[in-house]
Order: sequence, then structure tokens, then C-alpha cells
Amino acid sequence: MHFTATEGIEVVGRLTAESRYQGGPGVIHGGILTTAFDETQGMACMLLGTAVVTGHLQIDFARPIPLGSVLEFRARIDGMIRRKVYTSSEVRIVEGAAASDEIVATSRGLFLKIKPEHFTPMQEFVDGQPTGLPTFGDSTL
Ligand SMILES: CCCCCCCC/C=C\CCCCCCCC(=O)SCCNC(=O)CCNC(=O)[C@H](O)C(C)(C)COP(=O)(O)OP(=O)(O)OC[C@H]1O[C@@H](n2cnc3c(N)ncnc32)[C@H](O)[C@@H]1OP(=O)(O)O
Repeated sequence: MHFTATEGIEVVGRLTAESRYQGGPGVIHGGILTTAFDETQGMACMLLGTAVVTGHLQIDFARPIPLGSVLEFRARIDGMIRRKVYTSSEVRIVEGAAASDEIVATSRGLFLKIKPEHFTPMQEFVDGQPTGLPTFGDSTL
């Protein structure tokens, strides 16, 4: 995806619903749409200048999205308290046969600010290949 920072803390992302993203016949898979929301809202949080991870994500799939559609996601930060960052986003079809101003899906997400050491226990798994026996708390894998 490509992202653009706009006025305020808002992010715009575009994604083409390619054939490899098919879920039901002729339509985008809901998991792909969910991933795109996660990325767009996570990117909005990045404008705060701190790293975040997704804590909770809730999607409303309002309309089927035909393959070939160009989607435009808009995401923003609605509020913050302590480490919690509340975000929302919506998507429209901006190019293709089904293009219109109608919102075809919406998302609300809670992101948590994290410190860089959040990922330290997972370093051994970078690129998917465990190279040692990392310890998570008291349990050993
Ligand atoms: C990918 C990271 C990138 C790093 C930076 C590199 C540059 C990137 C550049 C570009 C980024 C583009 C954007 C990326 C977007 C994609 C992000 C993902 O998909 S992340 C993968 C999926 N998510 C996880 O793997 C989290 C797994 N969960 C955890 O690690 C923990 O549960 C965590 C950190 C979320 C919270 O654990 P605690 O121990 O730190 O914090 P506690 O004390 O439990 O919670 C703090 C507050 O948050 C609430 N909270 C926590 N989880 C909640 C939940 N699921 N629902 C509701 N509230 C929750 C709690 O009630 C508490 O609230 P009270 O402050 O007391 O009011």
C-alpha cells in the first residue's frame, strides 16, 4: 500500500483488490480488508512518533467489494489515554465499475504504544527461523 499524511492526524491509503485477494467468488477476502485497515490505522498511529501494536480491531463489512476495485482507506486518531490509541477508518471504492462515494466498510481499532524492547523476545524468530531457545516469562519453547 501507499500512504499519504493529510491535514490533522489522518492517513490515506490505496489498495487495488487484485485477483489473488479473492475471498467469495469475485469479491475481496475479508481478511485482506482487515489487514489493510490494520495497516492504515497503524500508520496513523505512527504519526505520533511512537511504535504501536494492534490490541483490538473491529470491522463492519457493509458492502461486497468486487475484484478490480481501487480502494481508498482513510484513518485517524480519535483519542488517546495512557498507552491506548483509539482509531477509526473507512473505505470507499474510488476506481472501477462499483466506484461511488458510499462507504463500503468501516473499522475501529485500539492500538497500544510499545517500547522497542517489546520485540526483544521475538528476535530469534526474525524471518521465521527460530535460531535458539528464547524464553517467554517462565515458560520455555
Ligand atoms: C508491527 C509493529 C511495528 C513496530 C515498529 C516498526 C516500524 C513500523 C512501520 C509502520 C507500521 C505500520 C502499521 C503496522 C500495523 C500492524 C500492527 C500489528 O498488526 S501488531 C500485531 C498484532 N498485535 C500484537 O501482536 C499484539 C499482541 N498483544 C500484546 O503484545 C499485548 O497484549 C499488548 C502490548 C497489546 C498489551 O499488553 P501490555 O501488557 O503491554 O499492556 P496491558 O497492561 O495489558 O494493557 C494496557 C491497556 O490497554 C488495555 N488493553 C490491552 N489489550 C486490550 C484489548 N485487546 N482490548 C481492550 N483493551 C486492551 C488494557 O485494559 C490497559 O488499559 P488501561 O490503561 O488499564 O485502561
